[in-house]
Amino acid sequence: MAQQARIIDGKAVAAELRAGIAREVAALKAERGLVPGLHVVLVGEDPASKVYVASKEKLAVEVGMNSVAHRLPADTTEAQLLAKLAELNADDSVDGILVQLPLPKHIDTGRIIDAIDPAKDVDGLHPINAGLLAGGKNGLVPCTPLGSMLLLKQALPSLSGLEAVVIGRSELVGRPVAQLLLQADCTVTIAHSRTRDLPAVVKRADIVIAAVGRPRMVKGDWIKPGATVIDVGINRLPDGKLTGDVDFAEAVEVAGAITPVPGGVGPMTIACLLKNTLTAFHARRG
Ligand SMILES: Nc1nc(=O)c2c([nH]1)NC[C@@H]1CN(c3ccc(C(=O)N[C@@H](CCC(=O)O)C(=O)O)cc3)C=[N+]21
Repeated sequence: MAQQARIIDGKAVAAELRAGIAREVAALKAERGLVPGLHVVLVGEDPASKVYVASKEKLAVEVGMNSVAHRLPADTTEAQLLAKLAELNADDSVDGILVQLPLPKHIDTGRIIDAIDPAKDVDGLHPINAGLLAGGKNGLVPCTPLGSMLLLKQALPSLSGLEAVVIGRSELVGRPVAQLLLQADCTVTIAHSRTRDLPAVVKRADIVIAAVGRPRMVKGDWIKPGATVIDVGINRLPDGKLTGDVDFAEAVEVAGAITPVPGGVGPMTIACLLKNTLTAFHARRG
């Protein structure tokens, strides 16, 4: 039997990334008396969202940023949320704005994202940032795709010419990660729910990015031996355990390197949010 895959330690890579950010934040404070500000807006009481926002807040404080969570009631109107964003857009001390998704159904998510100043859009979801990314000229890049690429580079020194298959075409992950892979000179395929013979498509890939949100959908025998597998899925099973979109137990026997869930892409997403806040700080305030 072939050797087991190398397990890419997202938790460790994320901790290292945050340590570098903390050093930069400390230097900014010492040299210029300035503190980057990250503002997270949470509407309503979704329990998972509350946990994520608390975690973002804690890690932003840990790197020395000014971290503010705006917790708004579930019946907040679209107009009230737009007013909050206008206030944050106008405040020079606010470097990053993130509106936690999903929003309650009575609020039009697209209209809210459009209202965030693209220069403060640390989620990288504003159409201006998505458009820049599609043109190969990066503004602020979505956190999960950015974190996935950093993990990929841990496993592979050069991506040039490799076959990459992205499973999933979401605005949040699939599309932007495909753009980043293209920028890295991969040959990129975006597969989705209508793709014919998905296992055969995945089997071609030197790099598999699984971002579908279906627990353990990608089987071990879909993976080309030695391939690098980045599992973006974070699915909560009925027993409360987290699992990815890849059947890890099977895939680890075939892949060359693989990210676990938890401890893979998830921690990188938050670290990249902090990285984007620093990027936004420098782009706006020099
Ligand atoms: N505007 C917006 N931007 C987001 O980036 C965003 C969002 N809304 N809404 C929800 C999703 C989800 N998300 C996660 C981030 C980190 C972990 C993470 O660190 N997970 C840990 C496990 C945490 C646990 O045990 O529950 C891990 O994978 O190791 C998970 C999920 C960001 N999201």
